[in-house]
Amino acid sequence: MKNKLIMKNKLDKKWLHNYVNDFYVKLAKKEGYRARSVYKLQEIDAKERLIKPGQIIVDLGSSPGSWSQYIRKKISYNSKNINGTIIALDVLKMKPIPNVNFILGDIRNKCTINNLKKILNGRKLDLILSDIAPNLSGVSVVDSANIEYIINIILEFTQEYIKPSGSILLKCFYGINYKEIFNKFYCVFKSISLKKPKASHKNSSEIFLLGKKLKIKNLN
Ligand SMILES: C[S@@+](CC[C@H](N)C(=O)[O-])C[C@H]1O[C@@H](n2cnc3c(N)ncnc32)[C@H](O)[C@@H]1O
Repeated sequence: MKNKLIMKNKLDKKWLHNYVNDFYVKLAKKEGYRARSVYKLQEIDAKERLIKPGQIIVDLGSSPGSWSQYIRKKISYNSKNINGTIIALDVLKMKPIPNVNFILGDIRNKCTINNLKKILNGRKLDLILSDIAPNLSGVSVVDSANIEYIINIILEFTQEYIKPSGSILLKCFYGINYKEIFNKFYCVFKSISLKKPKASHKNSSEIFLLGKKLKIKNLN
């Protein structure tokens, strides 16, 4: 027991040391972003030109808020106003960001999706971003099932609420049944690709799936 505690303390210290010295953590602090993950979105966006003024964008798994900060910056036309709509959603609270509509809720709950639909008020989305990373239980079968369940909810929502010209960038993980998810993407989108931005740790199983333009018509 004592040995385990010493080992855990050592690992915690190593993690803290790596975190504090991480290039992207330092850069995020310098540039006023709430998380280093902003640089994953920035890299993909720079290449794919996903975020444009005038768009209606949803940021799923938004807290602490760096992706929403970045989107806001990209579609703002002065310090106070933006040209477009940003809806952020997370099961954890998020410190407010001007012009960003925030929904506090679990994506797995129907009422959360209903709140999202209320804000959309009949409009369709240009861009769906999901950086959702569920808390892991450590039991891989349970964790994979949960991740797949969330991804399926997002895909269902996407098919109903995205414009035919819209795109989705979705965080996925190796190890889950990701071939099946890839196949679903293939059925829904005209163009699909995998992205592993530099800011994503090499030893992390995360990978981003990008889908562009609907192959099939919206469900409604
Ligand atoms: C990696 S963080 C997102 C970081 C964010 N993109 C940023 O730049 O600040 C993943 C987020 O997913 C959220 N999340 C996990 N499961 C969720 C669920 N079922 N519904 C909504 N959000 C969820 C977590 O609360 C966490 O804030």
